[in-house]
Amino acid sequence: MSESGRRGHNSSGGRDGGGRDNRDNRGTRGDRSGSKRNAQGRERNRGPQRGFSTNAPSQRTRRADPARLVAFEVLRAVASEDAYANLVLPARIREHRLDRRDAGFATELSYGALRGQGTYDAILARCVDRPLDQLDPAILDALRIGAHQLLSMRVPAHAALDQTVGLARAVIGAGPSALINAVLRKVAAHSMEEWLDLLLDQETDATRIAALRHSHPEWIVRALRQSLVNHGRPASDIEALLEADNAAPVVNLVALPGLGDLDEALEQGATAGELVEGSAMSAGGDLGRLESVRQGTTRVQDVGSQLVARAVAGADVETSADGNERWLDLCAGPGGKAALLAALAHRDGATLLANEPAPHRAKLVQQALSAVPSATWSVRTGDGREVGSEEPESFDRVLVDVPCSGLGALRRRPESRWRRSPKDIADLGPLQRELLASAIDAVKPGGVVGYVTCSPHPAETTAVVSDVLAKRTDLELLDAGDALDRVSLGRELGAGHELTAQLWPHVHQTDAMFLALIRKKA
Ligand SMILES: C[S@@+](CC[C@H](N)C(=O)[O-])C[C@H]1O[C@@H](n2cnc3c(N)ncnc32)[C@H](O)[C@@H]1O
Repeated sequence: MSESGRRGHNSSGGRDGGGRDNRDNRGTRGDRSGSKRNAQGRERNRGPQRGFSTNAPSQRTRRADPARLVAFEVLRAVASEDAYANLVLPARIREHRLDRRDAGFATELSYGALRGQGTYDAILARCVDRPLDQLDPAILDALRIGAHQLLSMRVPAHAALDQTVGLARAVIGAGPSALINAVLRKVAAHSMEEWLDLLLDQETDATRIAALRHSHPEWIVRALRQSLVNHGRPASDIEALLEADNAAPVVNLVALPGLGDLDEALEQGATAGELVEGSAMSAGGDLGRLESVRQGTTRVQDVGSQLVARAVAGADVETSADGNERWLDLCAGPGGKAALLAALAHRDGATLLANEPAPHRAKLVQQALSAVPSATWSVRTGDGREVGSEEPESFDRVLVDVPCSGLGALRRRPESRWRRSPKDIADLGPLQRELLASAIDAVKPGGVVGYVTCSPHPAETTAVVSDVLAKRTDLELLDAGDALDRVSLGRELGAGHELTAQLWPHVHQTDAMFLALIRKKA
């Protein structure tokens, strides 16, 4: 695991709390003599030197610390209800009325335990006398929470142990808590680096090493390495990319052009974004308190999404001048890019049709667009594959941000790497091709289609584009890397490769968004 597992988050995913359990002024590793630092100057866990509580078990904590309880509930909901951590966590934080510091701690603990699950399970398997799948799943989740505190957070070992055992005693039972106590003591006997050395002792396979070290499934390590090479980056970037997947993503804001501003956010400590106009990096905290966020004129949005939406809005079209431009967002839910596109359309005198088949997501699109004057946009609830035949050659610009594996946004969805499988990618291929074909049918001659995924996987990106292009003679690729540079704040992003473009978390600090710009010849 990288140091990133130690970074804090706040309830909105921002950095806060620092992953340090100093909520009771408890010491940190830095306070202990002889602490050792890794190559980056960060302290490494010194497992064997730790002191544990000298209290008798009967005197130890019997109550569940609310922040740890929230993390435990999040892991339980993810495992047993197929829940998404980023949706469950804010609700649990509100329910348990955690203050900002505890919310940061609960976020770091739940996200870190979920991301690190692959590595922690390999360690736990060495400390438990039976296969992990024979453990009660609640016990396994408590062990993962304990392991994350002991191995990747700056929580004193005695606090990690006592509090996790107290949580287990309160919510699972006295018997399991004794097992958890015994297992976590074994975990605490080594630091993370020592555990990795033990686990990887005889291992020579580079993929297995990277998978264990950075807690990713092996197939994803292989897929991401192949993606890097496919998009013109060296395979050796893989370590940095996997590390970036384990880091808490910065929360970015966008001020809808002409409608919102960032003044309030900047006053509250946000910093102006360096990659794209009208963006800022949040300072954390409850963004819902900002008036502009409440009004929807300032929104939380990854910078990669902002860049690709702006690139589509700014691409050179050669459609015949027959009045105001019509824009289409074919896969709009939940409406992030649609809101930015609608604001840009409003500024440019264009209109936007936002399409989304899932009714509850179409409602979210409606809400996202409500900050933009309603004459600019409309929402269609239906299958995007039908729009091309229903409204052929009708739009000047089309964004088709297809359903994808999300391999480019693993840092935002801590559990998703364990849920995805190669089959998902194969299954999505036909839909992605049909949606792109429909987008191309819907665009006017001279108009531009922006094909976007939040996955860098070749099967979802370049293979889809080249298959669809191979079937027609009236299409040409525009230089998407150049288009991104033109909407970035004077910086060469270096995202382009053979006319398509790929952003990366470890290079651009964005989600790994892919963009191809396809023009239908006039
Ligand atoms: C990657 S998300 C789009 C994200 C969105 N552009 C944003 O920025 O918020 C893909 C969307 O495509 C929708 N979708 C799934 N099947 C579709 C179809 N047949 N036609 C159109 N959209 C579809 C999904 O419901 C999902 O909302």
